[in-house]
Amino acid sequence: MKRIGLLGCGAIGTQIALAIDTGKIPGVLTHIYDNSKYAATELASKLNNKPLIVENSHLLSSNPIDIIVEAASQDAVKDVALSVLQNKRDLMIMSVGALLDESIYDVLSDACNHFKKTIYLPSGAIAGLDGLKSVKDELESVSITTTKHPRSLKGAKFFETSDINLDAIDSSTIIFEGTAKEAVSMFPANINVAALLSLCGIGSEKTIVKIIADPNTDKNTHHIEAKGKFGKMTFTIENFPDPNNPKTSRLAILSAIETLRKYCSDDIQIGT
Ligand SMILES: NC(=O)C1=CN([C@@H]2O[C@H](COP(=O)(O)OP(=O)(O)OC[C@H]3O[C@@H](n4cnc5c(N)ncnc54)[C@H](OP(=O)(O)O)[C@@H]3O)[C@@H](O)[C@H]2O)C=CC1
Ligand SMILES: O=C([O-])CC(=O)C(=O)O
Repeated sequence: MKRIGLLGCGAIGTQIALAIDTGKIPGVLTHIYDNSKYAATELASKLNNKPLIVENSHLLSSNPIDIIVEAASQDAVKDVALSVLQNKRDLMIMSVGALLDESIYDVLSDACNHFKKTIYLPSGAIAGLDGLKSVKDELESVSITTTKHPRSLKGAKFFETSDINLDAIDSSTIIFEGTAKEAVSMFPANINVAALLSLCGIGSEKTIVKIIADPNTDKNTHHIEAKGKFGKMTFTIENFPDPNNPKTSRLAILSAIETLRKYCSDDIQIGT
């Protein structure tokens, strides 16, 4: 059985750990870490098979583990990703925005090659990446419009320098339009999906992002349009937010669980 280490014990990390504990993912959760000792302890208390809570994130990969699952933050990826690969562990990343920094992407890609290890990026809160990958060389434009309730956008770095008051928004309002690169840096916990699209498609300087705050929605909706010589693809994903973290969609959690289940299983693999 694959041995799994978990970095981040919030909305996504908790559901992944429960999926391992109940046998949905055929692996063993051996070690966990979170900035918040309380979050790690709370999570461990919910599990029948108790993982060890380590004292810092680097101790996850120094233990005999097959894969580290990151479900924490872009900073966590920047801090530990290289050492995970150097310790010859695979890595699954949810905070994909961290990879839009080309120097980080290149270093990690080289390290995967050098240490013969793999980084897995689940499709997260969107669908359609299989098709996008296939038409990559024929793509001319890719855009994503994300609509969330204002409470799901709270705390983003964008609002430190913007006059927009989320509490005053009473109808659907465009709050950001720009490149995926800008979006991911301004909304690091909201638009990792734009990083996924960029990495699969035409890059973060050409992928266009619009973010809408809508006080009348109860969903996190992502509308994607991709055009090129192959034709046109559109995907609309209307996600229910996780009750513990409204920024994060239920689909992101299920996608992480499915990616890890596949990693831990010897099975028929479906899809691109
Ligand atoms: N790829 C995708 O489609 C999606 C990606 N995401 C991303 O996945 C990540 C996890 O999401 P989610 O579980 O909802 O987030 P949560 O905020 O619910 O949980 C994250 C946990 O990780 C902890 N944490 C943050 N930084 C670090 C660090 N450097 N080292 C250790 N622990 C850390 C947080 O603690 P504290 O709060 O104390 O910092 C918190 O307990 C986020 O970055 C999110 O943006 C989310 C949805 C979709
Ligand atoms: O879960 C979502 O809908 C999207 C999200 O937070 C992200 O991409 O970071």
